[in-house]
Amino acid sequence: MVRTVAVADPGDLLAHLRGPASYAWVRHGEGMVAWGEAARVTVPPGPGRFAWARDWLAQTLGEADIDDQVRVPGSGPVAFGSFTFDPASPGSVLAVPAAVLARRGGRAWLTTIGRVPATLAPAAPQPATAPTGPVRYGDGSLSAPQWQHAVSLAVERIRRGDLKKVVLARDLDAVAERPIDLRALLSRLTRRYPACYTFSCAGLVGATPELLVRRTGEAVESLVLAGTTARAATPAEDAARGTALLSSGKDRHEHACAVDSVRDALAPLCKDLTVPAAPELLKLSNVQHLASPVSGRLSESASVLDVVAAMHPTAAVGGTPTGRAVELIGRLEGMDRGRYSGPVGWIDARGDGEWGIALRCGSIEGSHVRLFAGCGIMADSDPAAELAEAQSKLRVMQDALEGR
Ligand SMILES: C=C(O[C@@H]1C=C(C(=O)O)C=C[C@H]1O)C(=O)O
Repeated sequence: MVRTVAVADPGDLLAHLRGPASYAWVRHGEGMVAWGEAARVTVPPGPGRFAWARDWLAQTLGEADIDDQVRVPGSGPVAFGSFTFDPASPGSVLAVPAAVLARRGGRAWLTTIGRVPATLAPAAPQPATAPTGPVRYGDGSLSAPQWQHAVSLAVERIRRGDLKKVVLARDLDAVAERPIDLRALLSRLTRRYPACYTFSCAGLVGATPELLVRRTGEAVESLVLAGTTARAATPAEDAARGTALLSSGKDRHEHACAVDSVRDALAPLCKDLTVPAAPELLKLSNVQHLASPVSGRLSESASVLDVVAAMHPTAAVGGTPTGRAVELIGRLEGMDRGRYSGPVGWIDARGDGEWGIALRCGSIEGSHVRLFAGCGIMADSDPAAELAEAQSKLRVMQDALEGR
């Protein structure tokens, strides 16, 4: 039995998380947190994995007896999911939590499955600053100089005309002195990055600024990001950096590749699609990005997972053209990205949902975390500047792990 009831404003959503299986999708204090597992499945690798996931969900939820008193996107049963970047890699997960607490637009609701009581027990108190121990870091598959060398090889390939853009990522191993306190980590991410989607799904945790797709009925929205510069210490310098980013030929071209990939993926599914003529600036506390909000209306009914299947991987995380870029990523990065840069989000029984691209994130196992960050490489990329950019993206998780 699945039951959704309206509840009074729960305050801080994250403060309600409990238990080892904790799921979250929170932005500007809205979204959902969830705990427990009524069902969970490892999605088999392969090109049809999104369709497989959609069908598994239809079957799993199709058998449920649903009493939904709220009836909005995200009410009723919900599944959280996280997919690997590479369709051939194992580790994609879909889970239906036993309890989901959500808030959007002044309404809050609680969904429970099975024997979990359909009332909200008082949240367990959370220490204001959960203590963290020191964190030790080690290189992942490539050291910083090796990664810079990989960037220069990619630049050569692009200059030869083999491809236009490739996104190269690196990983970093972090070991904390104590097991990671997930709730405290998520709280720090939401505090520092309120405009990002702070997510937690089966051990993958982060705060991504990039919305792959939100589907609400026939409406779809996406926020395309590509092109990055650092924040500066003074407002004047910061504004100057932003202006320089907006007028940088290299970054505008890099951004256009990402926008084109989203347009090409969405156009066949949509009866109308609005793509801004020029990007705007998105300022986060670590970096500023070029951003293009894209919106459209689906021409035929398609679940959010069908739209995700058509979009992934966009050129924000793969490159242009996609096939050549993905092949070069496999050759130069020397690692399996796992679920980093794959789709992460939630879907309800109507097929509505929100999926981000899993950036600024880490994969947690006990006190070990594997962190990732990448950058779009173009013909005129400077390897040292790309390394600095990757490092400022890694800082998101490093700061949260270290208690900042
Ligand atoms: C690949 C990442 O970010 C992507 C790459 C960007 C860039 O190169 O400018 C900007 C935003 C993201 O689309 C990452 O954060 O790991």
